[in-house]
Amino acid sequence: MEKDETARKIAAYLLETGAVKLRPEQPFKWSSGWNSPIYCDNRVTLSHPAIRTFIKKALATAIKNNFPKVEVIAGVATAGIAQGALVAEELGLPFVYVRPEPKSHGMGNQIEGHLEAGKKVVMLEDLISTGGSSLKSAKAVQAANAEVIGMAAIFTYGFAKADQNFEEAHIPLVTLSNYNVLAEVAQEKGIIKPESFESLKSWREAPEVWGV
Ligand SMILES: O=P(O)(O)OC[C@H]1O[C@H](OP(=O)(O)OP(=O)(O)O)[C@H](O)[C@@H]1O
Ligand SMILES: O=C(O)c1cc(=O)[nH]c(=O)[nH]1
Repeated sequence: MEKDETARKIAAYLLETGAVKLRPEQPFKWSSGWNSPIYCDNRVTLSHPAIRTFIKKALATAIKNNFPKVEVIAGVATAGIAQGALVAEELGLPFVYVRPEPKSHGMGNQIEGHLEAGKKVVMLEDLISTGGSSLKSAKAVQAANAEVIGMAAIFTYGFAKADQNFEEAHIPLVTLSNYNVLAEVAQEKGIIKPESFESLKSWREAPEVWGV
């Protein structure tokens, strides 16, 4: 399947399953602290077997094509754990997952599972807003002396800030779908009301300060 076709298909799935929510009147708080009129909950796709399989296979193909030397898949906790495990299974590769912080009891691990030093790792994230969470996890993998050769995610908002963060970290990012495609598909299907489009437009122009 062509890349554009995959991006449109995933956008349609996210809209059909209700994974995408618009709430301009009561903004969502994102993990970065930004306010947003939109929330995309990729976790919902895990509850739909056919969609889950489609996404798993698309991620596996994107990783094989872009990072053919991959030796380990690392899921970014928590939303990247299930998806990462599915993809690792599809590719027949070892899997670990990375917590935002080391655990405060038990083994005190930040990286769960066995990660050998020197291994080539592809990080698996569900969604990129600023890239802060995924790049923080990537740093933990690098601190464990493994090599992060790339990041794969289902969806990105495509913010310049995220592009800059990935560039500075020297970690290539590959995503299956994105905000622009989602907005296009939603418009075609008549899913987004004109008044919501107005909120989305003003938010896209300055997401850091929108709703503050
Ligand atoms: O690119 P960023 O600005 O870091 O935002 C994206 C992150 O936010 C969400 O995770 P959340 O913090 O909600 O935690 P969860 O995965 O545990 O649900 C999402 O799953 C990404 O990890
Ligand atoms: O930035 C976030 O926290 C975030 C945004 C979004 O649309 N979906 C999500 O799961 N997290």
